[in-house]
Amino acid sequence: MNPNVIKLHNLRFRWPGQAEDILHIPDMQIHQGEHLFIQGSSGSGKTTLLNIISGINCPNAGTVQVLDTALANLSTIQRDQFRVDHLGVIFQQFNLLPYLSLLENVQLPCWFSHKRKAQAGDEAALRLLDELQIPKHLVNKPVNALSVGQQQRVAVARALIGRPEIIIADEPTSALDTNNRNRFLELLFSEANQQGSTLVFVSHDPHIAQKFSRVIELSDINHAGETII
Ligand SMILES: Nc1ncnc2c1ncn2[C@@H]1O[C@H](COP(=O)(O)OP(=O)(O)OP(=O)(O)O)[C@@H](O)[C@H]1O
Repeated sequence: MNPNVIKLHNLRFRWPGQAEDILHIPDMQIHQGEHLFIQGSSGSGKTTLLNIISGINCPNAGTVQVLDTALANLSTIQRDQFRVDHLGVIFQQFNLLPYLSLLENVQLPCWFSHKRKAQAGDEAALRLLDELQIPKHLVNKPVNALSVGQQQRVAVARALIGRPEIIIADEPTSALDTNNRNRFLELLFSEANQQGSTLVFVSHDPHIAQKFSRVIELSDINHAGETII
């Protein structure tokens, strides 16, 4: 297997109507099993980069290869299926569905991915919620009855279910105090390690960078806006 699960080459991205690229990344590789922390100031393009790796946004130029698949070769529907099959995503605002229960929110990827469903088995959602210390009496309740910390743990369980090869996390700790933030990270690391998943985590909080095996400052690899003399 290729040790690089994510490879970007000559990537350029510009929002429609903008005069300048927001991202120009000549080369970037992320290894299998790595816990990568990407830091950068607010508005520097971290979420945009994650959305490109996830196939939500397409670059204007360059290649994005995820698990040996060139995303440009996939149609929009194929990219959506590829994402749910191989990537667990924890969004900045969690994106939990309020009309579904905790359990259903965690099971959601399995409804759309046979691969995740087969790898999860029947008890995975309950096991993950239990490991994340969500009380059993809550699992059939709607998610809007949860605290922010509990919602984050449900979002982690949803990202981990069915052992996706890659976990993408966009500022998932921004609303947590230090203790809860540390607990959340330990849990994310131990689950990712158990599953052998690669973790790509973005944040502008430098305090958590030291907990990761590799740290990238986005401005060090992003040449957008640089003038060539
Ligand atoms: N849908 C969009 N349309 C146009 N411009 C956008 C869109 N989304 C983001 N941008 C712009 O792209 C730039 C990068 O935004 P992005 O959300 O990727 O930054 P970020 O580093 O994740 O910021 P933060 O840390 O505040 O979440 C910003 O200037 C933002 O205004």
